[in-house]
Amino acid sequence: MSFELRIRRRMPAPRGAMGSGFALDLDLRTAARRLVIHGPSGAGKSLTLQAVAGLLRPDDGLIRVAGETLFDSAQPLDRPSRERRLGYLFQDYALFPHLDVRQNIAFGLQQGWRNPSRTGADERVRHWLGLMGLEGVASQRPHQLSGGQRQRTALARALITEPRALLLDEPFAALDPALRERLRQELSALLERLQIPLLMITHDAEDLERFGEARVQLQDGRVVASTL
Ligand SMILES: Nc1ncnc2c1ncn2[C@@H]1O[C@H](COP(=O)(O)OP(=O)(O)OP(=O)(O)O)[C@@H](O)[C@H]1O
Repeated sequence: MSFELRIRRRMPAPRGAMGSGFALDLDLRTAARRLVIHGPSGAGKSLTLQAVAGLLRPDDGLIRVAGETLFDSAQPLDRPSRERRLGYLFQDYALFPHLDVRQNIAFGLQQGWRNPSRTGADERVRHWLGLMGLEGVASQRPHQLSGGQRQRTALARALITEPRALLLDEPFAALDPALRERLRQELSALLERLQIPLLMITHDAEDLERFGEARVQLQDGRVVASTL
């Protein structure tokens, strides 16, 4: 199985707001290597991704990725986020503005919060700079990069740790259509090469078409349609 997700989590309504809050309640498993979760705004897609990444603790359930149990309320087991070995790409890429491209990528390899050294060109960083076509901009900071270069830097930072799976949150939303198409192709080729499972959440019908080997539609925290 690539993904086995049974997640129940209640989010309280903000203080002063009407209603009883939001309830995420999903149950799915798939052997497909590429799973896309889609649905309207507020459906619970980000909460699901956060739970898989270990950033949101389910009230109960089971989270298994690539055969490895990451959370199981029955045992109980809750592997800390940093031990889950997942490559997590946020929608805005969350690059460090004060670090250049090489340092941002190297950060994936760092244990603590020390600044990765500017020299000492690590073999793996060089490998990923090359793979992503970023050698020419290795010394530039995020604000000096194009959208595509920023996205490739963030992908390299996520992948350099050799994660067991890749989690992507609306990965192409910030890009113009031509670049979006090119990066879709690059990501597809990369996944083919790395052979790791992908969990993507998106609003984009084209993402769903291209990456949705398995598809789950969420609404109000529940699965309303799926092809698994
Ligand atoms: N920290 C929180 N506390 C309380 N409620 C929350 C919290 N985070 C999210 N929610 C609620 O949970 C619901 C689902 O949010 P979520 O971010 O998962 O939606 P989404 O499907 O990712 O939407 P979008 O596509 O707009 O990003 C929303 O109603 C939101 O208000």
